Amino acid sequence: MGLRQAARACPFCEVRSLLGGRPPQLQQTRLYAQIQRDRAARFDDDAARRRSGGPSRRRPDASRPSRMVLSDTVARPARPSADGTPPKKKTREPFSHLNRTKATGIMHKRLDMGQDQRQDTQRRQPPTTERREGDRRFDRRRTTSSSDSFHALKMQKSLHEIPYKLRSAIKAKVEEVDSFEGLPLMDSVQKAIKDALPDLEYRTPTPAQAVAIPALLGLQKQPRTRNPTKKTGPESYLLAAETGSGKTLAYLLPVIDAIKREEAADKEEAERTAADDAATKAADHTRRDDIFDVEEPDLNKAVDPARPRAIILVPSAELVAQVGAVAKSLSHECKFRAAPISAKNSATVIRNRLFNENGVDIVICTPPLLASIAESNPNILARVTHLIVDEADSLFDRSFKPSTTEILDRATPSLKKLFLCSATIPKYLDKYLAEKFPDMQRLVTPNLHAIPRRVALGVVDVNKEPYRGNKMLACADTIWQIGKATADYDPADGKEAVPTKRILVFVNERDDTDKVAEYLSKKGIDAMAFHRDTDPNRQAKALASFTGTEKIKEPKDGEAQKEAVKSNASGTSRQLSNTKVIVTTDLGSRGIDTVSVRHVILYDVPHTTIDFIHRLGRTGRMGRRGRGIVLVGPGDRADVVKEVRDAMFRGEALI
Ligand SMILES: Nc1ncnc2c1ncn2[C@@H]1O[C@H](COP(=O)(O)OP(=O)(O)OP(=O)(O)O)[C@@H](O)[C@H]1O
Repeated sequence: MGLRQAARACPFCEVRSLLGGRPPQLQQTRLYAQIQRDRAARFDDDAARRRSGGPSRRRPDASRPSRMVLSDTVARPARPSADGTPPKKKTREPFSHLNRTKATGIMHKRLDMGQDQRQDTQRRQPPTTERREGDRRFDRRRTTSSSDSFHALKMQKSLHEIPYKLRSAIKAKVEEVDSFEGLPLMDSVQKAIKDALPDLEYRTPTPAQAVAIPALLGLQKQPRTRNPTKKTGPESYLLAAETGSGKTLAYLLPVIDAIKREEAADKEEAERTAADDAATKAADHTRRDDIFDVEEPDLNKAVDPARPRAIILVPSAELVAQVGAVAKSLSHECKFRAAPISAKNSATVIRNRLFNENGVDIVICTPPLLASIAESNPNILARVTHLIVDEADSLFDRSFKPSTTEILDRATPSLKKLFLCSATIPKYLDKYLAEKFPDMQRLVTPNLHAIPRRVALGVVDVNKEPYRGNKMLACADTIWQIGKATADYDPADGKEAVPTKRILVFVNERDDTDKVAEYLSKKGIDAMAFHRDTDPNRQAKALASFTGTEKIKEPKDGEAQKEAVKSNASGTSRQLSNTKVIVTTDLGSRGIDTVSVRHVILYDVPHTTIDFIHRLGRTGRMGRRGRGIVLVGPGDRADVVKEVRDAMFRGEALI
């Protein structure tokens, strides 16, 4: 008996072959070792025969290659059998999907299939555990957007994700409102819109206005609450719309409309009361009707303090002035009194504006200042029916939250409508609002958290030549290139004047504003630092040219080439005279309507996507085109910049 026969005859080996395993005892025996050697020798022998062209000893007629030789036919289809019938399909095995040259198979088919078709197939097949798991994986694949690839942005985890379903629901509402005339605003308010938007031939509401104005006017049904009897407090709304989308008018128009209606109702009521009094007097026969019929003045009656009907809270004095200017432009046509007050105003100015004898309808203020005024004059918030919190993400963050909530609590007894608006909804704000105002109606425009495609983003690698890590040099050089670009573009004969360029440079740290502005000035650029301690007059003057409130004297025809770059008398240094630059921090990025800004330079890579949105939002406002330039230096997050750029290119939200 040969060794193999002996092994086969062994009952232990019989069991092994049945179980498909290898008996551990046998592994150690010399017999088993001999079998292994024998088998290896046969394989070698076979391989040698095949190489020399001879038949295999083991399987002389075998058409399949040995397992030890790599097959070169994996890509070829299986041959038909001798009788011409196509080869039978192999049943699916664990590794049957390997070695394929085409992406065919169940996954591929599923990706091609439409949703409905997939549902049909599911209905036909009984749901097995395996298939359900596969479907779940497939569904995850389809529902996750390409923003899943934004790993660096996800790390920042600052913005709340708004479902696209909610955005598309709003789209339908936006399409319904195609003109201001279609909105049930009072005639005087309709006329005032022309004063607020004087440069426009056709005035159509922006998506933010189309969605917010009807809601604030009470034209939309309030969503049903689970327990309507429990619902207390004012109607609350959150308008989340991209930067430069006209949020200021979106809340101002309905607020003014409500004030005018209340005023009209009050007047009617006063007239009715006066008529009733006159009738009572006439009916009173005991009354004297001689010269002594004069009412005694009530000496105890306190002078009525400022009791506005609406409060608008904004985070900075610059925004107080800006919103105040819009309110003033509206007040020419429909008469109302707005009092913009900020810490930059003197105590006398504040007192005159708030407590004047004609009263005040709207107060525009920062929360800390109003909270301190309300502490000494609690009546100031006694009649407020509308409370607007502009830039809500700032006003509910750590620094402003205590004063904002204090005003909110004081105003709540008389409050009818609470309106928050913001261009970004951070997670902390979403969480806070969900807890505090569970019934709040959220009005979200379709492009929220996305930087519009009309804003292009360029990247300057400061680590490369010629800057070698010198960011200030890179910044100055970029500004010079922007300033000179128009001079190159304009015809040499100077037919077109060089428009003055306004460039905003954003830094992360306040101390850097002065340093960078100083360096730029040395390089012949008209630059100014803008922070809380800047002289208010200088600040207001500089901002006016950026917000379009001041008309800049453009150079005359024929001076184009000469004007863009000037040399001083000695010719040693050059001045870029057609460009104005403001170097600022986040202070300049919140709400300021810098309509005339075409270029924004991000000197530092912003810390969060929120900062990216607000800073780049200073350009490309209200359908205009703009350009952002990020300086990526040593230690800056180039990966974040790349992802922001990708998202901007695809028009996706930065989350
Ligand atoms: N319906 C409209 N048509 C054309 N321009 C408009 C319209 N509404 C507002 N604007 C203009 O759009 C510009 C931006 O408006 P606004 O400052 O209210 O934007 P915003 O949404 O508050 O921006 P941010 O989020 O940066 O504060 C303003 O110059 C304003 O005059």
